[in-house]
Amino acid sequence: MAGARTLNNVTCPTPSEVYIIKPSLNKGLGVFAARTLQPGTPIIREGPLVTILPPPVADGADYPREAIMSSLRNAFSSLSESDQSLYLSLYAHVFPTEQLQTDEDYLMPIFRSNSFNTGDSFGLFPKVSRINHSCRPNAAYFWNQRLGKRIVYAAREIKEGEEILVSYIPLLMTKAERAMRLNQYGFKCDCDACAASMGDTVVSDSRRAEIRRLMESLESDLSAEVGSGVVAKRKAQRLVNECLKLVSLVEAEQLVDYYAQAYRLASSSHARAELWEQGAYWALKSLEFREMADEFSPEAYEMRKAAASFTLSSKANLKPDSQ
Ligand SMILES: C[S@@+](CC[C@H](N)C(=O)[O-])C[C@H]1O[C@@H](n2cnc3c(N)ncnc32)[C@H](O)[C@@H]1O
Repeated sequence: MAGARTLNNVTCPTPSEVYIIKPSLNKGLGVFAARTLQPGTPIIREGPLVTILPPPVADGADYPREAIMSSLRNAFSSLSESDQSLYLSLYAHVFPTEQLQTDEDYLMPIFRSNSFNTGDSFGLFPKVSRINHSCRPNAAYFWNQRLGKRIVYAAREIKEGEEILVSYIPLLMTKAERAMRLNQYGFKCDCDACAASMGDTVVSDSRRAEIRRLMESLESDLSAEVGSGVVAKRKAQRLVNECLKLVSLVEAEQLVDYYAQAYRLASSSHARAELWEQGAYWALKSLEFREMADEFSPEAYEMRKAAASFTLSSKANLKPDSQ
């Protein structure tokens, strides 16, 4: 096990033409675009190096450290020597109270700093875990159960040389709330959103609060039964207006992780108001983002179905003389 941790400080060019791993200012290593990437470009598809099943835990209690350590020791010892070195080369956030001397002491901090949920278990993904955080990310990632891989893709255009950034936390929070969450990961975020001027921060905080409020109320309003009559029509129009406001706020704040949901709500509100053509338009916009993540996901299927059905309704509504 000895000596592998020095790898943490070296530049690691990869054979991939999509990205390169190299130092990022004040953030250790990071992942950078090796060429300009268009939205939807897959960046990394990676299976876990190690997975462990979380031990049973009582509601609200901490995970039993010894049980996790034992799983980690077993998983680690079954790795090849080069995979053990790879594991030990990963970044570890160490608490001031932790005294780490041997490589084995690092197993837990490394796993804690880099692991992701993989459905029932937690996994370590050496490439994906080199990606740094931004509160205004340009890439998105998710666990694909079908492929057994973690997938990272460009959510907007990423220029050659630009750092690829994902979000580690939900983003509908103010800067101060995000800072508290990220403190648990042991760093102070200096992304575009967090390094903005006081005036821009006030604007961004209020936009995120409004996006959150609108998403919660629209999810509930749009799942309620459709009524009939003048009141229902007026409500449908109000929901359309609120969804359009939501879309413009999410886009202004460039919160790519929330585009698909905002477009889905816009589609559903337009359909409720029987504005079928616009309903299909927003369903297709949502589908674009769902397909980037996983073209076979239930969410992608739902949007494909909605787009087809709203397009049919829109055609059925056309009177012969308007064709
Ligand atoms: C999962 S690792 C990411 C890769 C890491 N930079 C490395 O060298 O392997 C997470 C750690 O990277 C650093 N980091 C990630 N995003 C950051 C950001 N926006 N600002 C400062 N540090 C960041 C923090 O030290 C954090 O605990």
